[in-house]
Amino acid sequence: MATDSWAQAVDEQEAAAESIGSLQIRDKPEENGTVSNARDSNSGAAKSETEGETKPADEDDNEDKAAQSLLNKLIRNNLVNTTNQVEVLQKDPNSPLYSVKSFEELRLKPQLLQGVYAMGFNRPSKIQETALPMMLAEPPQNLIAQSQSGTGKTAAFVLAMLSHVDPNNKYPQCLCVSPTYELALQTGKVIEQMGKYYPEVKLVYAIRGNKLQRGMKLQEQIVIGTPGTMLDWCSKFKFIDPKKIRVFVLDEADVMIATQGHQDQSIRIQRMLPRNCQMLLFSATFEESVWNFAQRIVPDPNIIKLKREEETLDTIKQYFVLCNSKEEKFQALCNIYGAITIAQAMIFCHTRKTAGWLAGELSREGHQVALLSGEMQVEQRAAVIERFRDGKEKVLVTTNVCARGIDVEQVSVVINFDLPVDKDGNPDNETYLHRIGRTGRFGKRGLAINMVDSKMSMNILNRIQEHFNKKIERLDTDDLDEIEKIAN
Ligand SMILES: Nc1ncnc2c1ncn2[C@@H]1O[C@H](COP(=O)(O)OP(=O)(O)OP(=O)(O)O)[C@@H](O)[C@H]1O
Repeated sequence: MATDSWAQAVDEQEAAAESIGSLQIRDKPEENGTVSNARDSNSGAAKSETEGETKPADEDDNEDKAAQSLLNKLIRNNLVNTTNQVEVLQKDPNSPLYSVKSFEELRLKPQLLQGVYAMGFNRPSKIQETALPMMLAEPPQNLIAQSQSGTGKTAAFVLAMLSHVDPNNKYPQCLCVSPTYELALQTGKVIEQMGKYYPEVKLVYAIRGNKLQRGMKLQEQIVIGTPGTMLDWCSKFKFIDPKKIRVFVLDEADVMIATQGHQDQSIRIQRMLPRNCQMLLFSATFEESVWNFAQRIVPDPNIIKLKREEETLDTIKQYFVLCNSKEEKFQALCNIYGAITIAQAMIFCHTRKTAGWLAGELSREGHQVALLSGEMQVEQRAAVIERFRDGKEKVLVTTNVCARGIDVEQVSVVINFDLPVDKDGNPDNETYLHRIGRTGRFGKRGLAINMVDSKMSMNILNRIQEHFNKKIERLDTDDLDEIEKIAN
């Protein structure tokens, strides 16, 4: 890219992103034969069913949550490593607690075991070890499970749904509710993959845009969709007989409750289901509001929690550079690049404008730059991250908002071109830890450099130091010898 113009590079990136984006989403529903016009909007951003109504003030945040979740799903291709133990709270503490170390122990239908292995799963993940035996037990048990994104929850409940349906019965037996259309499609894909050798089981998407003829009865055994449409299909249109449902799954409860109306709709669906229907609820986080909702959806639950791996600053060398303007910050960055070899770096800016400007400047200097920008659709962002992960670009410039919550694997250097602050201009310590944490993973030493360009940002930096009780050393970027030392 050194010789190409920046504009051309961006065009290329976006073109690649678009083609990948369309691969991810389009066409898939039609394969099931039941969905038409599923994509009723040209935006790939995660949308909620309350769309079109007056947007509440925090709507952006809610869309953000769903978009983040989708982005993480799109860029993830394997399990998140975790060594934390699961915490289990059983409904009946006297009943023995089973956990399995292999999929064979679960006595799955051979077609499903074949599907599991075809997906490349060799053994159950940490949460699956305990959750699967509980979900597959007879009589079925209710479960509330919480673990961070990427730990194998979706795969677990998909396996449970596929195990519980009877393909000879041509009516819906499992309902799975997701917060957005795009998230529902992602889960649908997992059902298709895992059920590849079990084609008698059919799936249908209860999403806006999938218009069915009045009076018809669904024949598919699994229905996956968003709460509003699912509720309409159960009550108003009666496409589904809720009394015949044996498994009810509520996925991404934390994202779900962030969207107005979803909570009520989900509860209304739940009330129509038979008493002996198995209720399963999954969430990446477990704040009070999620917990209250979970208890209303899942009576007499077993509870499984997997704590998040603690991020620490112990293995990360932190520095700050004192500058007077963004141009000086850019020069300092060039000096750092001139003095040490940086395999891959992530650079965080406060605004889209700064991010765009910086990406342009870096590109002019001959760097291979990827830019994550707020106006990009989720699929495009996923494609940019994937290119960066594949090493096609060595520098990823991004804004706060874009990078919030995403899990990009290890990078060697993190640069805060602007320090993270919250809405009120206070230091955002959590974001700082999360950003920096990307560099010091798995015992390797990481490097983090903070750019300070005003009294205010110096104050933010001092408060971050105090918060973590960790000294951030000053780095003189005019002194090449000094910069070289930080790399050792
Ligand atoms: N037992 C397993 N062995 C290997 N890979 C697995 C296993 N279970 C799941 N995976 C893979 O790990 C990734 C994360 O799994 P999954 O999507 O089920 O996690 P999740 O907790 O539901 O996360 P999210 O909510 O972000 O989707 C997926 O790529 C999935 O295919």
